[in-house]
Amino acid sequence: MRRVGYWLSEKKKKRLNFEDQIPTFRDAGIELVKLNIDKSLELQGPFDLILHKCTLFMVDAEDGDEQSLDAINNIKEYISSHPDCILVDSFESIEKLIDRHEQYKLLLQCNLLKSESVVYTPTFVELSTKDRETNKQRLHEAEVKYPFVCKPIVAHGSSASHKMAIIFNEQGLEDIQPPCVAQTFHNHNAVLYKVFVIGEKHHIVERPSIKNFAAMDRSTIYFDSNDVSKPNCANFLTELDKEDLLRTPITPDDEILGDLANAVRRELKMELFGIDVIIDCDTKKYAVIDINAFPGYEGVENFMEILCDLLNSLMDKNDKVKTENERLSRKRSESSEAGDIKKPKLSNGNSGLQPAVCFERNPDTHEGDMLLPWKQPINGLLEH
Ligand SMILES: Nc1ncnc2c1ncn2[C@@H]1O[C@H](COP(=O)(O)OP(=O)(O)OP(=O)(O)O)[C@@H](O)[C@H]1O
Ligand SMILES: O=P(O)(O)O[C@H]1[C@H](O)[C@@H](O)[C@H](OP(=O)(O)O)[C@@H](OP(=O)(O)O)[C@H]1O
Ligand SMILES: [Mg+2]
Repeated sequence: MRRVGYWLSEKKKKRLNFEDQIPTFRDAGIELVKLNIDKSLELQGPFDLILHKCTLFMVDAEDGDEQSLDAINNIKEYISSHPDCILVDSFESIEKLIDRHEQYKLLLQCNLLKSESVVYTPTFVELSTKDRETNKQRLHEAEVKYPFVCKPIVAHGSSASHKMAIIFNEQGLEDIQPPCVAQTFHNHNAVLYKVFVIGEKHHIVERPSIKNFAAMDRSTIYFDSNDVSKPNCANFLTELDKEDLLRTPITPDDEILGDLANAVRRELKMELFGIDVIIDCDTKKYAVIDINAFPGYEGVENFMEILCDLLNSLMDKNDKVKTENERLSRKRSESSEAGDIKKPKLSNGNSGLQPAVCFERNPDTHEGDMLLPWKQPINGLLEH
């Protein structure tokens, strides 16, 4: 039996019905161990893998809360003293998603979004002041157009992360609540696609979304994202105006969304995340508007079985790397006198790459070819 330590909030466990899944994990050869992250994990281990969603602690730790900081450090310390233990997902990657501005910048780094593809992220800018003229200038420079959505900079953790505003004109600039990200609003006929990623697999779920708007003389609309894009949301913001009902619905292309999932996964070095995509009514292009760490996976059939498969495949690959390392290390000590293999460098789970030994290449012997850094898999998985 493999031992997987987990930490999820009470809300998350309830939503996923996580603790009732212990038999599913057991059938997959995994013993689930609930972590007490208020204490050192040393005596609770050993663990082959740690699965977590600690976004609230991460946000509070960033704000200086000692208890949250200690909890996060307990996980980090275990990972750094047990580099063979896999962390799903790394704090480094999740941090990038917690900050919406970092998140959108990261999207611009993805090859797929950089290229002339049908996938893009709407223009955006970080706003850190209420000063009208400064904001006007920054919006102009970043080519953010009216209407735009103002989103709190912190994307996860508390209910405040989901309180947003649609600003329609210069008068609305008064309503900006810094620190936030302003992102150009794109009409998409009130349909959102959630691309739920589980390692190499992805699953697409359709959700309600905000209706079409134009830049106009109207006052700011405040909303909570939980009221617009959860299953069965229906209200004045999600109900299309009469004229928009006539537009032909667009079916998303699974290949495009699959390529997007792969591209974001490569860039983020994460296994469990969700990408929210809307399709612009006019251009028919795919706009990525949000990425969520370890989302709800609502609507994904057999999510727990797929999750078990992912965790097992990560641990299988890790085992293979460990065996190969041991073989190379034996070989190295046998031939240490010859000096033809250089010292291995060990990386741990917090680097984004899962534990793996990276050997520098010896051009004469070709020893270590299998583990050359530029052939390293993402979190133990090779590129698609
Ligand atoms: N650029 C945009 N253009 C059009 N609509 C948008 C845009 N950005 C956000 N929306 C609408 O606002 C909703 C909430 O936005 P967003 O996904 O960024 O918030 P969130 O709080 O991160 O949501 P989630 O609960 O999915 O994490 C979206 O589901 C969509 O309906
Ligand atoms: O599965 P979808 O519909 O995408 O919804 C997710 C949201 O997108 C996330 O923002 C939620 O995370 P936070 O509660 O940490 O903000 C996340 O909360 P959860 O961790 O409690 O599941 C989900 O509500
Ligand atoms: Mg989100």
